[in-house]
Amino acid sequence: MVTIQHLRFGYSRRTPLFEELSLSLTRGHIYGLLGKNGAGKSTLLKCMVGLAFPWSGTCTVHGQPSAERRPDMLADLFFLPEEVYVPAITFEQFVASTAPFYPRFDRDQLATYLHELEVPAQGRLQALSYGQQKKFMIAFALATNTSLLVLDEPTNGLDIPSKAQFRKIVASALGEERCIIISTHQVRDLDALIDTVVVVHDRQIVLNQSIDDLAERLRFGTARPDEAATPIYAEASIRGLQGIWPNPAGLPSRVDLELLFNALINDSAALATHLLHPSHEPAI
Ligand SMILES: Nc1ncnc2c1ncn2[C@@H]1O[C@H](COP(=O)(O)OP(=O)(O)OP(=O)(O)O)[C@@H](O)[C@H]1O
Repeated sequence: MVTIQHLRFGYSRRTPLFEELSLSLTRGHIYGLLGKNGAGKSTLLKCMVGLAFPWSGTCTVHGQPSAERRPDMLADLFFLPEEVYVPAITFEQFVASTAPFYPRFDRDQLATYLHELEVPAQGRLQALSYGQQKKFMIAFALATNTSLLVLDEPTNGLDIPSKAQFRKIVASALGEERCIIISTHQVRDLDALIDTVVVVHDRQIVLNQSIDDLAERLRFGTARPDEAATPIYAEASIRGLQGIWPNPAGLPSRVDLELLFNALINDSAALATHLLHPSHEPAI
């Protein structure tokens, strides 16, 4: 679906943001794109959808270079930027003018999502609060049914019940034909929603791994009383030492995205080495 190979890009020639960055995203998945502030999450999404052009390397959607912005590619992707903008028109006018660009747009779905997110489906869009405008655009994005859906920090500005509702409707909107990528620096917002974690750090993708795989290869939590292994990563907390440990028995463990992210940011090599070469293969 999305293939990025050897991407080099930056806003200034002297400071590239990405160097030889490669990434492949496929249908049927919800990816969580994580990274520190300024790591380049929004920029990477812009490269994917054809709003930023690689210095070198390639970035394709369905095999077409994103930078060419061909109409058939644009009709099959929806990009929701972090800062949403709604024009000074009504709900009906927006749907009438924008939906025709998306052949699989479903008006009934839009009504359902708006109802679930408690956003009025009438009136002037600019009369909505910022959080409501954002929820309106999320509902519209999902209702386009494009095979690629790119959401940049969609939960920023949403209240706590709306974040839970967001997770519910995004999970329900995923089908085998669809690829959804969601960026955030608030890792807990994506908990229990994403099935694959992608981390951008230091001009590279340092992780692109399924949650199931991580849960099988690693154990997250406190040290066991009989723990003999050295943690791959650990940090002190009020509940004691929290860490990431080898999981030689392959027993299912709940992935702690925050610990995982901190481990990668502090020493991505240690975790990558363990994931590539676990000291023991999981039991079958
Ligand atoms: N239009 C621009 N012109 C120049 N520099 C930019 C532009 N957009 C982003 N940058 C710079 O590129 C870097 C990456 O920005 P980007 O917004 O992609 O990061 P991010 O990971 O999404 O950050 P955040 O989590 O804070 O939203 C930052 O240093 C930022 O200042």
